[in-house]
Amino acid sequence: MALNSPLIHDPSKLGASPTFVSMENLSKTYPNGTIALQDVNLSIQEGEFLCFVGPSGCGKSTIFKMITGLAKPSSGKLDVFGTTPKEARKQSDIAFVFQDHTLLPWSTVEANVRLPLELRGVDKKTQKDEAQRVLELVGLKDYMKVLPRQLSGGMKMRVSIARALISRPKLLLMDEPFGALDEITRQTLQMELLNIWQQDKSMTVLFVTHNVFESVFLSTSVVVMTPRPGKISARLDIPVPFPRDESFRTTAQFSDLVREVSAALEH
Ligand SMILES: Nc1ncnc2c1ncn2[C@@H]1O[C@H](COP(=O)(O)OP(=O)(O)OP(=O)(O)O)[C@@H](O)[C@H]1O
Repeated sequence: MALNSPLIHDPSKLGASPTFVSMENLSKTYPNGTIALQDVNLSIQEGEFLCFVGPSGCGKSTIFKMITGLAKPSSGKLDVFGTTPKEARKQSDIAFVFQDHTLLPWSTVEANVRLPLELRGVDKKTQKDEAQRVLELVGLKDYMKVLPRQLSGGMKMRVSIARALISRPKLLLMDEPFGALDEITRQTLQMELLNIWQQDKSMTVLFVTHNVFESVFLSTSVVVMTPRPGKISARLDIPVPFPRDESFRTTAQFSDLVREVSAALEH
């Protein structure tokens, strides 16, 4: 993993990027009458690392489901890469990472990671080369032939991230990926994820978390949501240039930003 990545993500330059995902007055009511989201307006640009924070049930996962076309908006407009979510999904440019790593227990690390390419009929040599590339990125190239049960929780999550990255997604959706990990592993993986993202100029990341510290450490902006029905109550820029490293966590600016996001959550 390259730790000294070049400065490629400068929040002040994001304004010049094209809109990647756009939500206009987006609402979602489930068939049982639950209003999960109401009038959400959000414009996401290429190269952003956006964190969503909010209380449980505020509709964060529903936003992800709609972006991927797994749930339909009840009203409003949602564009993904300038087209409908369904069309965008066909382009295979969206990848996911969930809290539950969802690895196949009987398959090796390499086979798990290759799976998205195998399903798309990509030739075996490319599958192998790409698996090597992404497992190197997450620091697991020596574990290719190992089964998931032989790995720690943090390593399983790294495999899950590698599997998402193998398709070279334009958009990476992460739904509380580190929520089940202990604090030390969690912070290590935050740094590793940031290092990977800092190397790839083209990837946009949307990351759901309940952890305010995590949201400030990782993101270009934090989107704060209200309790159900979910609305966006604030979007706070994190004006700290990249690459960031561990020392960011101990700065006064970090504490100030954490306070700011926490205050926005309380309103
Ligand atoms: N298929 C469904 N049918 C009915 N209600 C649903 C459905 N999926 C989600 N909901 C409800 O919609 C609301 C928003 O759910 P969602 O999972 O998007 O929230 P969330 O912010 O991701 O929650 P958490 O932080 O707990 O994961 C919740 O009240 C949930 O119970």
